[in-house]
Amino acid sequence: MPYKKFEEYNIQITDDVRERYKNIIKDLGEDTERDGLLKTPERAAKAMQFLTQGYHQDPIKVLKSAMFKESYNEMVIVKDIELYSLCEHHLLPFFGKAHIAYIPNGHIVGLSKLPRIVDIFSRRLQVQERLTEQILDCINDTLKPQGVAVVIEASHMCMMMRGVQKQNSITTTSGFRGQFEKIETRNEFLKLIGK
Ligand SMILES: Nc1nc2c(ncn2[C@@H]2O[C@H](COP(=O)(O)OP(=O)(O)OP(=O)(O)O)[C@@H](O)[C@H]2O)c(=O)[nH]1
Ligand SMILES: [Zn+2]
Repeated sequence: MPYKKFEEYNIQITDDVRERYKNIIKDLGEDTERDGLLKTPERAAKAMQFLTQGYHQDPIKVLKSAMFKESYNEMVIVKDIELYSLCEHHLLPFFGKAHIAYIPNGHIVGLSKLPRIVDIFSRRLQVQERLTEQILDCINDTLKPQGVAVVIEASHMCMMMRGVQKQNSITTTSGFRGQFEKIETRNEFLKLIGK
């Protein structure tokens, strides 16, 4: 299966991470035996496995599972794909939207597969720049389109809740391959996503 459902928590990892979370919560000054916190280490262990499930999923398989021969060769855009990831420096969320476009070269891809690969790469410890490149390269190398473009706009909790504490800054990253390296094609895409 290219992507597993997430009822399947690994028992060994859940046990190990639960015990570590218990110690972390104690170290932070809390009482892990009080009612509200009794199950918290286990919940947190499961939540972190959910949020990093992308390590066990294969984005190339996902794309290959729905590629269809088709002669359509205009731009295909899926915009406003919500994403939630974890910053690899602080283990705090960053979240926002991805916009993806490609120009087919003999094959189109099942539309839902684009958000699926966004999820697979987002559910890992990331920086926004690498996330952008990984999505771009995965589509480019697997679908081999005439061109592909990815724009990500995200807010980083590590810049909001702590650190510089800036509530309104949005970070934009982008990458372009093939036809999108041409300024007219790139501008058409940016116009269509409202940028
Ligand atoms: N380039 C990039 N930086 C990120 C991303 N997520 C978080 N960061 C930054 O990673 C940097 C880590 O810098 P450090 O100085 O080691 O960490 P820090 O002392 O916690 O820094 P402050 O956040 O400035 O308090 C910070 O500047 C974060 O804003 C990301 O996706 N891309
Ligand atoms: Zn961070």
